[in-house]
Amino acid sequence: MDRNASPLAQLADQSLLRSNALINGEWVDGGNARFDVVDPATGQKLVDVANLGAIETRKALEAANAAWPLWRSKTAKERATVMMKWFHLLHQHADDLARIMTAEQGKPLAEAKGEVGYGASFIEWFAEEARRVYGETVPTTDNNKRYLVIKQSMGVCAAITPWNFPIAMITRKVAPALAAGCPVVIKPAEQTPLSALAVAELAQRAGMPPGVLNVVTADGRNSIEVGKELCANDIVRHLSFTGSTEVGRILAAQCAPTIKKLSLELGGNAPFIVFDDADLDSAAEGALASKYRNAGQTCVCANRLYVQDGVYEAFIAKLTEKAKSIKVGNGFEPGVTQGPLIDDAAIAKVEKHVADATAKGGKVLTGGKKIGDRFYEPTVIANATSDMLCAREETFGPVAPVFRFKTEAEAIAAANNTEFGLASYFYSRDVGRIFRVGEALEYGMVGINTGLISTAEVPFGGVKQSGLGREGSHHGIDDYVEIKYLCLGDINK
Ligand SMILES: NC(=O)c1ccc[n+]([C@@H]2O[C@H](COP(=O)([O-])OP(=O)(O)OC[C@H]3O[C@@H](n4cnc5c(N)ncnc54)[C@H](O)[C@@H]3O)[C@@H](O)[C@H]2O)c1
Ligand SMILES: O=C[C@H](O)CS(=O)(=O)O
Repeated sequence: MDRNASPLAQLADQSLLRSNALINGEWVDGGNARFDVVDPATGQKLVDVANLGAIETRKALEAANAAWPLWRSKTAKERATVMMKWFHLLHQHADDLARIMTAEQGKPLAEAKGEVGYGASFIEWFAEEARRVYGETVPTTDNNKRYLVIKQSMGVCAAITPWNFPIAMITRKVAPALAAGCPVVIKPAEQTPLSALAVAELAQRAGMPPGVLNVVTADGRNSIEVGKELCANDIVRHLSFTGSTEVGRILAAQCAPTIKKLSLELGGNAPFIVFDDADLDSAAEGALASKYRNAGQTCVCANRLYVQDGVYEAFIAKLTEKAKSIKVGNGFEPGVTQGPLIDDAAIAKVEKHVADATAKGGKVLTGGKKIGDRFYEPTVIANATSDMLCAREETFGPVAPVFRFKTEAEAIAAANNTEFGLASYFYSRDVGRIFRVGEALEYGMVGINTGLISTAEVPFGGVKQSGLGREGSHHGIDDYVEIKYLCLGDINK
């Protein structure tokens, strides 16, 4: 392939383009086993990457376990110092990291650069949190004893991550683990390993000791084998997964025999409710941001829009106008605000949802067709009903089905009628309604008069079948430490 045709030929620092796995501080090529990484906008091969399996995964786990004593013995400030060097390196190389991300994931360059900053923010946040992992003294009930509670590094952590946020979904797991003194083995998505390897290269430059941060790259088939090793190996004390609920179930079951701590960030089906007392311009802006970010390929995207009868026509007109303003194209083209979907299967799922909706009475107001092989028009569908696939399944594409409702109770019931419970949104200017609806929605996160809720400072996560645990916030480090109780006797001897 003519590399000069590759978007990666323009990297300022070509040494960020790593294609081998990282184990114990060494770049491992995995022998002849390689898999291709392609540009989703063009289908062109970018580079081939080491395709590792269970044997190399075991080596990575053993290296991480061997590195654990030294890493956990460092003071929190010493770990934070390495992490902050890493944080600054991500920012120094943000343009290259964004270029790598757009090349392998497709999101527009500006959006990719935004993700670099978002991903780096978790490193900064948990470098700070490392120094606030406090213990306790407990008032004794026996004057000859003293009760102490300390928190210690949990051990080797494994992280399996998705393609839609190739940097942020890694740092949101790896940063709290490293801050707590836990070495990590990362298995990035087969679609986007280059971003993971680039941030790993920068971690090396920041002084991360060998074995503390490892990246095992594998294609879809080998990922299953790598995952089985990560789940079955007793060295792993915490498995953190972000991806589909279906795979989350598989991994949780595979981890059961070795009783690991589990963090699961899974699928969503976010309702976006517009009440008749909403600021409709703000609601339409929020719907645009929530629905079409990353071409609708985010776990917190509005998946179902519920609009109260009295404002239905006015809102859907505003949303349709905004959806028409989206510029679809290659993420490297100036002004493009929506890139390709990740692969053919993603396109097929979106087409299936749109066809199903229109067959059941939905009316396409804008969009509704794919563009070329892997782009899809920003779409708004009116007259959506609960029997449609898009009401029950995560579309994971740029399609906004808009449902009608009459009463607050009806909207809450419809919004909660799903096995998912990750993000939800509603617009209202009535303070009583804000408390009633905010408390009634069965979700881990509720955006009120906003469509963008994610930041490192808050607990990100879901309820029901959207997952277990929280990432980010001061809660995010809790799952990477073990609480230990020390009972000190013979005080008066
Ligand atoms: N809750 C969140 O924070 C969050 C964030 C991003 C994506 N997601 C969800 O992820 C899904 C889309 O991402 P995806 O397509 O990459 O998900 P996916 O579940 O197909 O894959 C996620 C990761 O798991 C790996 N994997 C797949 N099957 C595996 C197996 N049997 N054993 C071990 N590893 C396996 C993949 O290689 C990839 O690295 C959507 O459902 C989305 O909602 C959730
Ligand atoms: O897709 C999942 C991500 O967690 C979305 S966000 O960038 O954290 O909002």
